[in-house]
Amino acid sequence: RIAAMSTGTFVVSQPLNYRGGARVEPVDASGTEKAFEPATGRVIATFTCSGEKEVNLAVQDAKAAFKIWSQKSGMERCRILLEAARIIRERRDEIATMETINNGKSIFEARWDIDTSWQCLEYYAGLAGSMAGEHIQLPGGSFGYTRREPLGVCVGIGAWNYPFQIACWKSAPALACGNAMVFKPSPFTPVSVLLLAEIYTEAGVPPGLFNVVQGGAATGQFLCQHRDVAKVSFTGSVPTGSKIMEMSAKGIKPVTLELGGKSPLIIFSDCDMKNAVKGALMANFLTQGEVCCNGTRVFVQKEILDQFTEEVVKQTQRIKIGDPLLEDTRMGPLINRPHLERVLGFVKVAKEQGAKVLCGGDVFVPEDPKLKDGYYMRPCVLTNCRDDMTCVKEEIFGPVMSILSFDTEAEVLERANDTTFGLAAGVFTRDIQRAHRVVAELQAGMCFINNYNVSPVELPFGGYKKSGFGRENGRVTIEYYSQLKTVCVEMGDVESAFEHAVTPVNNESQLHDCGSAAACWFRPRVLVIQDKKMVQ
Ligand SMILES: NC(=O)C1=CN([C@@H]2O[C@H](COP(=O)(O)OP(=O)(O)OC[C@H]3O[C@@H](n4cnc5c(N)ncnc54)[C@H](O)[C@@H]3O)[C@@H](O)[C@H]2O)C=CC1
Ligand SMILES: NCCCC(=O)O
Repeated sequence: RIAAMSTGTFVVSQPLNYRGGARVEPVDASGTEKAFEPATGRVIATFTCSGEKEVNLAVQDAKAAFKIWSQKSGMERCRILLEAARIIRERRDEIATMETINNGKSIFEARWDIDTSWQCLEYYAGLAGSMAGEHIQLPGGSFGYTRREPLGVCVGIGAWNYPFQIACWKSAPALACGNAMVFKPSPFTPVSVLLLAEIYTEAGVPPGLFNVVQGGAATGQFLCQHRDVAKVSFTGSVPTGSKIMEMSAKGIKPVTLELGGKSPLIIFSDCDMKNAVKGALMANFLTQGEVCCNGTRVFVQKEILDQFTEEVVKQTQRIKIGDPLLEDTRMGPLINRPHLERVLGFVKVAKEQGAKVLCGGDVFVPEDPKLKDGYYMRPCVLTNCRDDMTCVKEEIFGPVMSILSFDTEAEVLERANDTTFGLAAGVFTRDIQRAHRVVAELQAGMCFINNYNVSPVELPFGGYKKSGFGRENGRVTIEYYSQLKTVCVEMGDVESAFEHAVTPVNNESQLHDCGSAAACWFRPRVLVIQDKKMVQ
C-alpha cells in the first residue's frame, strides 16, 4: 500500500503483467520499455513487453474464465462488480497516488478520475442485474424472444492520459455483459491497471477474467490479430485507431474507437462570465491539457473578447504548477520529455504564424531540486489566432488554449464544424433556445451547455467523424459489448414448403401474403405452395 508515498521515491518491484489471477513475468518478450515519474524524470520501472506466446496465454486464460463468468446471472455479476467498486472507493487515495506518480496529473484531479472509475463499475453493476431481452408474440401462439449475450474475450488498449479510468470505462461494461478482457495499457503508464486487476480478483471474478499484458505497438498487434479475440476497444491517436480498425476488419471484429479531437468551445456575449471563464480553464488545462475532448478552440463573441481574455489570463496565471502529489498543486508535469518538446514546438509555430502569447507556453522549473528534471511547462493562452493556424487545426495535447473571436451564431457554427474531428463541443450562453439550437448543429459526439469536461458515467461518451465511433459509459455501451440472439419458437406444426407439389415462379409480385407466421417469415422467393392457393 502506497498511500503515504511522496514524489521521488516510488519504484516498481513486482511484475507488471497479470494473468490467471496473479502478477506474472511474461513468458516471452517483444522488447523492453521504461516507465517514468514525470514529476522528477526518474525511471520507476523497466519492464518486458509481452510477445506472442504471452499474449496467447493471456487470451487462453481469458477464454477459460469467460466460460465460468458468462454462465453467471446478471445479479451474480452485479454483486462482484459492486464489491470491486467498493474496494476502489476504499483505496481511492492509494490508486490516485499511483496515477499521479506515473502520469503526472495533480493528486486533486487523480482523485476525480478514481471517482469516475468506481462510479462506472457501480453503474454497470446495476445494469448487469437488469439486462434482459424482448418477448415478441407471433400468430398462432408462436413467439420469439431475444437474448443479450456476451461477445467473448474483449481487448482493451489504453492511452496514457487516464490510465486507471480508461481501464475501468472499458472493463466495467465488458464484464457486466459477461465478457472477459485482456487489457494493454500504454507503455508510458503501465502501473495503476495492476491495482484494478488485483481488485477484480479480490472482489471475486474468476482467475483470468481480467488480464494485463504490457507492451507497445507489437503487443497491441498480437492482441488485435488474435483469432480468439471477439472485440477491440481502443483509446488513443487517430493514426493508431485507423491501424486497429484495419487489423480488426480482417477478423470481422467490432471495434470501439475513442480518438483525438480539436473541439470548439463557444462563448456568447450573454454568457455568465464567471462560469464561462471557469469552463474555459476546465476545457483546456485538466491533466496538463492532455485530454482528448478538450475545448482548445475557444471562440469568443467580439463584444466580450477583451473582458473574457483578460479574466482567462488572470485565472490561468494563478494555476499552481509543481509537485503533483502536493494538495494545492493544480498542474503537474507533462507525460514525458519528447511530448513536452512537441507541445513547446506548437507554441513556437503559433508565434511564427502570428499568434500572440498572453501567458505561459514556456518551460517551468520548480524550486524544489528533486523536480528539476521533470517535464513542466506554464499553461499558455494564445490570441490573434486564425482558423488556418497550426495551433487551431491540430491536436496539441498540452496546456495551450487558442482564443478566436466571432460575430454571429451562423459564422461560429460554420467555423466550429470546420474540422475533421468531432469529439466534443461546448457552448456558454444564458439564452436557452440558442444553446439547444447551437448544440443541435454542432458536429460532435459530446456537447456541453454551460459547463465543460464533466464526466458523469451515466452519459454516453464518444466521437463523430475522425474522433471515432462506438461509445463508452451510459446504457448504450451495453450494445457495444454484447450481441443479440433471436429465438423463434413454433407452438404449432411445421408448415413445410417441401411436403407438397411446388411450382417455380420468377417474380415476387406473384406472391401474396398468406397470413401464417411461419410461412411469412420464411417466404420463398422462387417456390409457391400450390394447394394453399398462394399463386395469384
Ligand atoms: N483520445 C484520447 O483519449 C487520447 C488521444 N491521444 C492522442 O494520441 C497521441 C499520441 O499518444 P499515444 O499514447 O502515443 O497514442 P497511440 O495511439 O500511439 O497509443 C495508444 C495505445 O495504442 C497502442 N498502440 C500503438 N500502436 C499500436 C498498434 N499498431 N497496434 C495496437 N496498439 C497500438 C499503444 O501502445 C497505446 O497503448 C496524443 O498526442 C493524442 O493526440 C493520446 C492519448 C489519449
Ligand atoms: N475523463 C475524460 C476522458 C477523456 C480522455 O480519455 O481523454
